[in-house]
Amino acid sequence: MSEPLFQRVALIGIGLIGSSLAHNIRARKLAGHVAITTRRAATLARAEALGLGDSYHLDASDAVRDADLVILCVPVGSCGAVTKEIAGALRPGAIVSDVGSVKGAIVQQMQPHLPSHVHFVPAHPIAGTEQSGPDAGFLELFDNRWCILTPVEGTDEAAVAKLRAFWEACGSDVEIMTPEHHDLVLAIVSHVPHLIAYNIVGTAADLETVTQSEVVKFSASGFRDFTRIAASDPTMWRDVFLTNRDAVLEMLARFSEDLASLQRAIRWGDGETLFDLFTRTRAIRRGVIEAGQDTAKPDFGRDHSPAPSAPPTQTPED
Ligand SMILES: NC(=O)C1=CN([C@@H]2O[C@H](COP(=O)(O)OP(=O)(O)OC[C@H]3O[C@@H](n4cnc5c(N)ncnc54)[C@H](O)[C@@H]3O)[C@@H](O)[C@H]2O)C=CC1
Ligand SMILES: O=C(O)C(=O)Cc1ccc(O)cc1
Repeated sequence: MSEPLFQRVALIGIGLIGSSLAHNIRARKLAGHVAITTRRAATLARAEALGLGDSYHLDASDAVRDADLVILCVPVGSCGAVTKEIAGALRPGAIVSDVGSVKGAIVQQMQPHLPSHVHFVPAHPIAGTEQSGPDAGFLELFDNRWCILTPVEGTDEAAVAKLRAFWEACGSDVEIMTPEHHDLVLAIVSHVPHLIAYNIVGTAADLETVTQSEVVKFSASGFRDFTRIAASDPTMWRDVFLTNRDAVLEMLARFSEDLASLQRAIRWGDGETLFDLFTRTRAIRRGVIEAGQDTAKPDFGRDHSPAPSAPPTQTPED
């Protein structure tokens, strides 16, 4: 039998992403030992009841001691404090990584606390759901999803290659980019869409002339999808918007301009402008499906969109 990739992996935070990683590490035998630590005793007890690890620690330093891979799976805004707490216990040569949805802030918050004898390789799996907590994780979460690594210049290449091998073993395709570029891309494909969902569901909830039960009763699939996204974890998403402020504001400014021009087209009965945009956007949807990046997989049991093999000449909404 071949050796596992790592001897001891420490997972800090055991919510959706941490527990999905635990399932992967165990099922695919990626480590000899999985040490789990989280802030709250009740969450740790739940992780233990689910059998997610080999050892369970309320003190994060105990979990990371002797670990050759440490992954922070906590909200972005907590990563700096957690790194400061564990820094003194990190073993020389350890790879320290994270899964945060924002990367520039992660580098800024974590790097100053890290000793020079560890390898810091930030990571972001572009895979998730609106659920949180240790019960939410599942083995297939990262299958055929992207995982973006954002090592800073000068990072040990062997460490990057080893973390790449880890994510590939979890089923992901890996791409490397700078933290700054990551944050711009994610602002438009993930962060602004979540903000729009939070906003539209909030707007519907505040309407005086339409009751909340009517919103629930008559929500067509478009609104239903927004309600799923707007059910995502408030702490996690607060931190995303506070830490990716500049990129989100830049993309929101462009979004608002484009929205204003649609508003104008509707006001002036300019059907051509509407039709042209809707034709261009339909082509993008086909590209997403052909690339196999339709995250709304029926096997997640939350959505009934057709699988990526849908016929390319018809959008699923046709
Ligand atoms: N939810 C999603 O769809 C995705 C989330 N991410 C990123 O993954 C990270 C974790 O997100 P989820 O697993 O969804 O969150 P979650 O809310 O399911 O789990 C977070 C875990 O961290 C623990 N925690 C929070 N603050 C802590 C602290 N200061 N010290 C120790 N433990 C602490 C919580 O008790 C919980 O166990 C976030 O940075 C998020 O941006 C990345 C990709 C997808
Ligand atoms: O549930 C969804 O639709 C998501 O968009 C999941 C998600 C949330 C945050 C990320 O940083 C990456 C993926």
